[in-house]
Amino acid sequence: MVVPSPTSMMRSKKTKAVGIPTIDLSMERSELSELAVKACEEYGFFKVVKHGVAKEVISTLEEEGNKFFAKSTSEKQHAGPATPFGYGCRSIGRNGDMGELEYLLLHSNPLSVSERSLTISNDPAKFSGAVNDYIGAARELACEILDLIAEGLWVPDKFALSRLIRDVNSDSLLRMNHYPPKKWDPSEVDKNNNNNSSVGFGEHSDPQILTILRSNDAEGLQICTHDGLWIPVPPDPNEFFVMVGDALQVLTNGRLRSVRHKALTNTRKTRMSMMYFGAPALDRWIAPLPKMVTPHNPNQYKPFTWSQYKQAAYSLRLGDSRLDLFKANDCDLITRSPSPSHSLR
Ligand SMILES: C=C1C[C@]23C[C@@]1(O)CC[C@H]2[C@@]12CC[C@H](O)[C@@](C)(C(=O)O1)[C@H]2[C@@H]3C(=O)O
Ligand SMILES: O=C(O)CCC(=O)C(=O)O
Ligand SMILES: [Fe+2]
Repeated sequence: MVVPSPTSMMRSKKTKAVGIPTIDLSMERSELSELAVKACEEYGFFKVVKHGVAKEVISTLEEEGNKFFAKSTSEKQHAGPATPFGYGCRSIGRNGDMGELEYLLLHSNPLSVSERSLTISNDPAKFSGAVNDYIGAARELACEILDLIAEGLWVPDKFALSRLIRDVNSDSLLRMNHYPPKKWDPSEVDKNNNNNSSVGFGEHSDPQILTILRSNDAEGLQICTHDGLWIPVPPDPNEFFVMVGDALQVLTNGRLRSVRHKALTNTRKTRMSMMYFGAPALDRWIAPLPKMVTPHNPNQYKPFTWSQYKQAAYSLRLGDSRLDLFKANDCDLITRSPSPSHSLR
């Protein structure tokens, strides 16, 4: 399953040469569910190939994204500021985080997409069509992966996870990040002769359940292993990368851990990435699935609604460990299922 790739073999002082787990979705189901759980346990991250998403769905959104980011600054600003939705440039969130990027952040609700499209595109129907098609395909992929994970964890209700993001009131998001190439600055070349890439999007974990990421062929994404080493992820425009988010960590009572990641800028190419963040509805209670709570692994988290978790995320900085706020106290660490009002169907 772990396939080393030539690009990932380039070492620098702080990164490790390691392969990225890769899962071929055309494989046999029982094998797939085991591999998906293993990759999520070991890395909280994997690449999916043979995913079945039509190339046209990806390329159409990519074209729409390129058209938008090619506009003049003042035109793009009609779609901003991102509070949190709309066009943003450099500023990330509300608490002073900055990155070397510009972006579009959209809610996945089709009504919200069509309203936003009016300020984003000269052909709003085309733009919203491209976004809705992409969101639909990314959601299907995320649901398929969540069903595999539920199966691999022997959760009795195998749709318990995917149901959360299939909800019509799901708070899932779509983000398009655009990182212009960083100008060459010889003074920034360090003594190991590493190039002058800098942080495009700082280290963090995604708060949601599952992230489906796709980028063009520009490098930049790095993930952090459980032992604190950073691994560069070679880009692959035809495939998707899957990341475990904080909410899935809670739902699995810490068995799957959300992956910390970041994006560096690139000296040569413009990077454009598209992320679908699969999230529950705002009023949904999030707590470990009963199957994941055992005498060996008592309930690790206090129940919270997705809205409460988002509020906590937005009150903190990008890199903060917001899950710490929801850790069960020692006296809560008893083996029990969540109370009925908090339990997931
Ligand atoms: C600094 C922040 C930006 C962010 C909200 C937050 O306060 C902390 C989490 C950030 C993050 C990371 C993943 C996604 O890109 C994002 C949209 C999300 O849901 O959480 C961003 C938020 C954002 O950029 O608005
Ligand atoms: O742009 C990327 O490759 C990663 C961005 C990211 O992690 C995010 O937007 O949450
Ligand atoms: Fe992220």
